[in-house]
Amino acid sequence: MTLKRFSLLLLSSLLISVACLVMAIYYFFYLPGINAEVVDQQQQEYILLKAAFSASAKNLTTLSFDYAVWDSLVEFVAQPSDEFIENNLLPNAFEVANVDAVFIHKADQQLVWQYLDSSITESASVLRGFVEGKTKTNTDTLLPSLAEISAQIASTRHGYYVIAGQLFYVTNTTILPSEGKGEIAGSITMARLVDKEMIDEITGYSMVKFAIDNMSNSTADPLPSNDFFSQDQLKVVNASHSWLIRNKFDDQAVVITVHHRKTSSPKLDAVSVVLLLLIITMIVTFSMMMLSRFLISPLIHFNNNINDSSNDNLMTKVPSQHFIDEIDNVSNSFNQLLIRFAEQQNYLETLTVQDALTEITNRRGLEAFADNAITAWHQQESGFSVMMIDIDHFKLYNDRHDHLAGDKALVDVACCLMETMACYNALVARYGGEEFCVIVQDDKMESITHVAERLRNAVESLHIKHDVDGTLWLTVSIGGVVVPKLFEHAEQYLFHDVLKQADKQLYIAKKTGRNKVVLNVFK
Ligand SMILES: Nc1nc2c(ncn2[C@@H]2O[C@H](COP(=O)(O)OP(=O)(O)OP(=O)(O)O)[C@@H](O)[C@H]2O)c(=O)[nH]1
Repeated sequence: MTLKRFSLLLLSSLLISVACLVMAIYYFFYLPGINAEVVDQQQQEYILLKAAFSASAKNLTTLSFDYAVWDSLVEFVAQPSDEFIENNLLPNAFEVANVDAVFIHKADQQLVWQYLDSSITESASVLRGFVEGKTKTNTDTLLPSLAEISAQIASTRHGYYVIAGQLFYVTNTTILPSEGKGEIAGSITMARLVDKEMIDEITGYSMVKFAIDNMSNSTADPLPSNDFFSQDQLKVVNASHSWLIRNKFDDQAVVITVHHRKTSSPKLDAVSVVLLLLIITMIVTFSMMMLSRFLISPLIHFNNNINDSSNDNLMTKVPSQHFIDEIDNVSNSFNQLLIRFAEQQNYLETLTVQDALTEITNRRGLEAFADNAITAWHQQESGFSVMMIDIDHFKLYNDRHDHLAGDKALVDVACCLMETMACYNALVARYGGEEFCVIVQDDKMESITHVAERLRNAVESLHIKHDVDGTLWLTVSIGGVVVPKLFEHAEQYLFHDVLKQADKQLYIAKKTGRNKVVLNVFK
C-alpha cells in the first residue's frame, strides 16, 4: 500500500472513529445528563404547582376554621338572628375572600344560613344537595355525621369535588366554642369554584402553566388514576404531564395538566449534525495535514529519493531539519548511509579501472582516458602521444628469481613510471603482463623523445639486478607514436590504430637491441 493510500485510509478511519466517538459521547453521556436535568426541572414545576394548589386551599380552610371556633357563631347557630347576619356574615367579605358558597348547618344537619355567589347560582342547589348528601351520586355527606356529633368528635374535612360539572374545593369544619368547652353546635362549609380567577391565583403562586379539564361528562375510555396530590416522582420527559383526579365516589372528575416549560430533551437536528461533521472533518483534516507535513511527506521524500537513486544512480541527500526528532534521526542516518554508499561506490568504480597488482590504471581506465584524447584530437583541439613500454627479458627474470620477485619488479617499474610522469599531463597504465602504456597530452616529437628517454633511464636507474644481454639491470624498451593535432581525416582513426603503430615501434625497439626508445609520427 502506498503512503498516499495509507494516509487516505488513515484520514477516513480517523473521521469515522471521531464521528463515532462524538456520537457515543452525545448519546451515552451528554444526552442522559440533559435528560435528567429536564426531568428534574419538570419535577420542580410539578412540586411548585402542587404547593400552589395547597396554598390556595389553605386560605379557605383557615377562614372556615376561624369562623368555626368563633363563639358568636356558636350562639348564632343556637339562635339565628338577622342582626348577626347583617353585621357579620357579609357577602362582600366572602367575595373578597373568593368564597363562592357558605353553608352553616346545625348539629342535626339542618341548614341555618347559606351564602351563594352569583357565579354559581346555576349549580347552587346541586352544590347544597351534594354537601348535604342528597344528590344522586352522593349518598354520603360532607357534613359531620350524627354519630360524630353525638360522640363530640371535632373535625375538618376538605377536598376537590366535581359538582354539577364544575370543580370545587370544599371545606367543612365543626363549629364549637373557642375554649373547646361546650358541645358541637353544627358545622360550617365553604366552597370555592376552581375558576379562571383561582387558576390565575395558582399560576401566580407557582409560575407554572397548567390546565384543569372537566372529565365528569367525558365518554372517553376511563383513564388510569394517578393522584395529583400524592404522587411525587416524574420519570420521563414529556411536553406535558396529566393527572386524573377522581371524586370520592371514584368517578373520573378532572384532569390537571402541567404544560412544561422545557418540553423535550435537545435532539440533534440536520443542521447541527452537518455542523458537527464539518467541525470533525476540519479537525481531522488539520491533524492529517500536520501528519502529512511532518511525517508522511518526509517518508514520501525518502521513498522518492531511494526510487530516483535506484533508477538513474543519482544519490541526493534528504533535508535533515524536521519537526519530529525521530524523522530528523532517520534523515541523518539516511544521509550518512548515502555518504558511505557513495564512498563504497567510488571504491568499486576505482577497482574497475585499477590494476590489482601495481595499483595504477588498468587497460579499462586507459581506454576511457584515450577516448577523451581521441575526441579532442578528432575535434582538432589537441594532439597526443602514445608510448608502449615493455620490460626486457622478463620471462628470464621470472625464471631466474621467482614469480613473486617478478611481481615486485612489476610494482617497482610501475611506481617509477608514475613518478617520472607525475609532472606531465599524462596517464600511465598497465596494459597487460609486463607491458605498460603511457598517453601524454603533447604532440611534439622532441619533448616526447625526451620524456621517453627519461622513462627508460629511470627504470634502468632502479638497479633491479638482471644480468642479461650485457646489462646488469632490468631495462625497458619503448615504442611510441606522436599524433599531431592537425591530421587529415583524423576522425577515421581510432585509438586502436594509434596503439597498433606504437606497438610496431616497440617491436622495432625489441628487435634492434632492447633498452631503447623508437618513436615515429602517426601516419
Ligand atoms: N611475475 C609476473 N610475471 C608476469 C606477469 N605478467 C606476465 N609475466 C611474465 O612476463 C613474461 C613475458 O615474457 P615474454 O612475452 O616471452 O617476453 P620477454 O621474456 O620479456 O622477452 P622480450 O619481451 O622479448 O624481451 C612471461 O614469462 C610472463 O609469465 C605478472 O603479473 N607477474
